[in-house]
Amino acid sequence: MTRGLLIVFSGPSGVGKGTVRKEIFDTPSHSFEYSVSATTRAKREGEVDGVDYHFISREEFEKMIENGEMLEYAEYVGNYYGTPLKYVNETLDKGKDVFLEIEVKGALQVKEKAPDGVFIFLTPPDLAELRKRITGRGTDSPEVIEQRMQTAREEIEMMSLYDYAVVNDEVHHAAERVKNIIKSEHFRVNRVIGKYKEMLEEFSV
Ligand SMILES: Nc1ncnc2c1ncn2[C@@H]1O[C@H](COP(=O)(O)OP(=O)(O)OP(=O)(O)O)[C@@H](O)[C@H]1O
Ligand SMILES: Nc1nc2c(ncn2[C@@H]2O[C@H](COP(=O)(O)O)[C@@H](O)[C@H]2O)c(=O)[nH]1
Repeated sequence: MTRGLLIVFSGPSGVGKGTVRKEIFDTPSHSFEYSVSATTRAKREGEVDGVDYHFISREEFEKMIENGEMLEYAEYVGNYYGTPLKYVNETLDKGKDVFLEIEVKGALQVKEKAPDGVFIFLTPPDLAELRKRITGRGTDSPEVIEQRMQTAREEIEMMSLYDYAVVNDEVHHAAERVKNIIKSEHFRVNRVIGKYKEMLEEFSV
């Protein structure tokens, strides 16, 4: 069976990754499985354990790192965030596509380990709009907003390491662009060729 496609959706905090991802999953062009990250940050109002994140302690997170159970992880504004490896591997092995929504340091770790993934960077129309979105969300203190803005500047400089950049000017348009990228990635020759190899082996005499 052809392995699923690993989709890494990344970009600065507050750019709208979660909002665009929700639109993609609500209006799918085909099925993806969302990888729920682990984090040590406190749960926000309305967030559900196991759905938005696996909320775990620092000790539990560090044990997972030690045991090699994270595909990638990063410390971001004082908290750990990471992708549990087991779910990703098992799902890809079933031939299903896996969608990761992660920050830039983590995405670059994934690129080292799985360069055949699709790396998509979601950008804001400009930095003033990014600040407006982070502030408008109302989830962060002024100090944390400054830290997120500083990190965003550094992250935008890393955009060239990605395969695609998508501007999140309007949610529906950004989601359509991402879906189109994923659709066309399925037709890359090095993915399609796997199926033909299997077929040729089956019919070889
Ligand atoms: N295209 C858009 N136009 C205007 N506002 C937007 C747009 N996309 C997202 N937003 C708003 O920006 C804010 C941040 O969005 P969201 O929480 O999805 O960002 P994020 O990148 O997932 O953040 P984080 O990485 O910190 O979780 C939300 O209030 C959201 O409604
Ligand atoms: N490297 C990783 N980054 C992740 C992961 N899950 C989420 N994130 C990113 O962290 C920041 C902050 O998130 P918030 O929920 O506190 O606003 C944001 O950029 C997320 O995309 C992960 O597993 N690994």
